[in-house]
Amino acid sequence: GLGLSYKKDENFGEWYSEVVVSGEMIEYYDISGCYILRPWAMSIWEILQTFFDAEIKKMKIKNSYFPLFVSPAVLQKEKDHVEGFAPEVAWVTKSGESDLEVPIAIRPTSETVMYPYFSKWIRGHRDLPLRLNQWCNVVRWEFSNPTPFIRSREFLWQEGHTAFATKEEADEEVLDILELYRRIYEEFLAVPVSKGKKSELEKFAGGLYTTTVEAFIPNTGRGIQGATSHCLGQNFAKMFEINFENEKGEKAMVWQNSWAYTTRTIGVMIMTHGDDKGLVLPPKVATTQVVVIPVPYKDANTQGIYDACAATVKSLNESGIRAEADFRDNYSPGWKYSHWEMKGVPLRIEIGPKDLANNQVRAVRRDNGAKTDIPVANLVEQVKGVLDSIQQNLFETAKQKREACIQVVKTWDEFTEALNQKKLILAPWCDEEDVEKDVKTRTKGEMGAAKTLCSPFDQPELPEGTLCFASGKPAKKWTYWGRSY
Ligand SMILES: O=C(C[C@H]1NCCC[C@H]1O)Cn1cnc2c(c1=O)CCCC2
Ligand SMILES: [Mg+2]
Repeated sequence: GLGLSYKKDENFGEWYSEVVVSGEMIEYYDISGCYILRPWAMSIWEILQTFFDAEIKKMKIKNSYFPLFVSPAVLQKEKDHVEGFAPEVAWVTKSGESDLEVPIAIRPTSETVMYPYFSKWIRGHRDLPLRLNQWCNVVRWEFSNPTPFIRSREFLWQEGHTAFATKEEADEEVLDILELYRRIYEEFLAVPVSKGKKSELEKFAGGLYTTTVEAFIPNTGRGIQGATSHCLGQNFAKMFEINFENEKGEKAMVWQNSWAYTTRTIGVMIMTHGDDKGLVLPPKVATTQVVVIPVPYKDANTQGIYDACAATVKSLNESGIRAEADFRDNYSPGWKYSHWEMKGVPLRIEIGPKDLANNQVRAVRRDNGAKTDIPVANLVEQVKGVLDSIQQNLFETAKQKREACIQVVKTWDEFTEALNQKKLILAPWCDEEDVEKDVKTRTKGEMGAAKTLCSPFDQPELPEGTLCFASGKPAKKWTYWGRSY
């Protein structure tokens, strides 16, 4: 079909909206902020889910499923976190023609759904740790510009909710889960992220502290929260009376965590790797890693070419590579090349009369267009090698692009300059909330204000006497700042 009508570097927003549809990942829906996830997207979600589900099962975390509906009394129990978000909560008020006695909320997250039962189930220290996860959808009636995968009114996620006898156990799990989120981004989606801690202002208000993996979109110069792992402390235990009798027979409150990643992961991957020919899928998450295309020439042994394509797919599939052939005879090879490039298939294999005669195939990489002839004899191991190098190349390229955007600043003027140049800013900060609020106020505008993205665990050296870029007070830590999604 036709190529994209927008260029990534010229009209990023329009390019993105078009590429998710042209790549057959998304179909727009008649309710604003809601999108259809087509198989080309769903299969990526399933690949990530398979990895993450297996990993949490190794950690003895069990899947469960709690109701979609939340009673208002329970939802309002956690005051400060719901108050801030109240406009985002969607409510069921009718069934058929009749009004419900009491409106029922649709879960925007499940702390208040689950924790009354945590309170019921946790009695003694032998009931701990209690570690549950659920794979589900949540609804948040957002009003800021809806964007497929990135910000939608309904999205898929996993939400983990765990309870421990000690803070040490909770602290450890927070970081174990955060490492899984880093692996999802860096090892599967080939997207570089920074692990760090959210500021008091940006953290989950209901919790004790929030850790995050932060990504960055060079085209828009915006940071984006990739996934979060919160330590809730004993805040929810106090509210929901989640106590246990410890080994000394004393009544104690549990220490809790909650953590999530969402279908936003797919959008970040698309924004990072996509180009003007369409999607570019990292092999690890590509639904189809290799597409095999017959290139018949007049009547030169067409059947032989088709058989070679089928044999190629067969031997690739048998070695665990996700391959498929495109035998449709109502499309030309050229049309098929553009079609599968639009869908982002990492490697294309062409087989024409010459390839057949030389007992080889022509492999074309989606990431850099490189063409190589591969003898059929060592097809599998060479294809595996090329797929690995595509995965690595996508990650390295994204890492270099991201690093080129990082700007270290020491003064306010350098900060505002870097902001206007769409940089990911690394600045020394006094860690005072009023200063953070002041930066937000001073940078307000139609592009959105600058905010802290995270304070990276991996802190550069902070020389004695370094001053905060915004307040001039003694700096306490290096922090990433920028505009965000
Ligand atoms: O959802 C969380 C915290 C936590 N929820 C569970 C998974 C991890 C983490 O996201 C924060 N949060 C965000 N958004 C909303 C709420 C909310 O609590 C509640 C009201 C509606 C909007
Ligand atoms: Mg929100």
